[in-house]
Amino acid sequence: MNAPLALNSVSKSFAGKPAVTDVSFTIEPGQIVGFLGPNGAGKTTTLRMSLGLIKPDRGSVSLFGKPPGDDAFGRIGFLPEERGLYKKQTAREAIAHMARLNGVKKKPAFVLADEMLDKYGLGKAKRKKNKDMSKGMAQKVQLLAAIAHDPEFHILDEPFSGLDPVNQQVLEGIVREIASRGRTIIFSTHVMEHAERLCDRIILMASGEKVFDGTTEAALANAPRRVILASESGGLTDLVTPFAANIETRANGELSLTLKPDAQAHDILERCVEQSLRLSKYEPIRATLHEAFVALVGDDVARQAEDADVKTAEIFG
Ligand SMILES: Nc1ncnc2c1ncn2[C@@H]1O[C@H](COP(=O)(O)OP(=O)(O)OP(=O)(O)O)[C@@H](O)[C@H]1O
Repeated sequence: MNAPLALNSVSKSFAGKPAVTDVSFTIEPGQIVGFLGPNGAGKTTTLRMSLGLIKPDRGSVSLFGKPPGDDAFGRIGFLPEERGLYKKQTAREAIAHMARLNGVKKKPAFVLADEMLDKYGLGKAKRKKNKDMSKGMAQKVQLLAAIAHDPEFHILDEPFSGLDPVNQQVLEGIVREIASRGRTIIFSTHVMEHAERLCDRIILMASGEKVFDGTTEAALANAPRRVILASESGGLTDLVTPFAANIETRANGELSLTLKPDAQAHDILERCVEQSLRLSKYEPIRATLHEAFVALVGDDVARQAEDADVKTAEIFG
């Protein structure tokens, strides 16, 4: 079976400014892949090149083994970053319309639209016009429109952006449900937590380049490992210093210790037992993907990325 998507060294510049540089990856059937990176990292440009909506300056794209084109008709569901539904269409018309564009006949398209709206809790909104819907509702309808024809491969650009936490959870449920039917999914996001919860694999972009491609666990292995410790007796700092790359003392007296690469949190516990030092707190901290991202790209790039995110939040707040 041909891979749903393969990118081979694709690059794209806009007005001489690189947006994507030498990116390669292959998405295998049945994978659920998080395409991560801050605003401006090159995710949307890469997804547009994947679909053939824009041509790479260099490199090649293959969709189901062929260059993007008519051969992939009906096999892909695409949720673009720009949201938009025809204002006067109702929810069921919008979904049926997209399903028809993807090859479903008129009557079954409306049956499908009604079924999907019922299934995902929007049954009452079937005849509601898009102009009268809340932003979250319109976004869910647009997603259902993109996936109604039950494509093999889903390309979702920032599906979670602009949704409140409850609707984000609903959408995570939809993504899980699609994946449970063996479909292939790549979704972009700059919010790492969605990928942590949903993905087998993550591809991390920064400044137009792919900086990581692997499992979530492998990405997390790049993050600093920390342990929070406290003891009523003295001598804790001296005892843990050999295991620590860094120790911060918190205002409440607890130590936040970053482990050396070869040290393990349980080594500390064992040493404390050996030395009869009683711990009142021992809390290994699970690293976040954000920390892994900072470790992978370095502080400077991560800070630029955060600044870009803040600007976006200010603009689109
Ligand atoms: N059509 C375009 N014309 C000019 N510059 C563009 C165009 N599309 C993207 N860019 C630039 O390319 C870079 C990568 O943008 P892209 O939209 O691919 O990033 P992204 O990771 O999807 O971020 P976001 O989440 O903000 O969309 C940015 O610097 C952006 O300004």
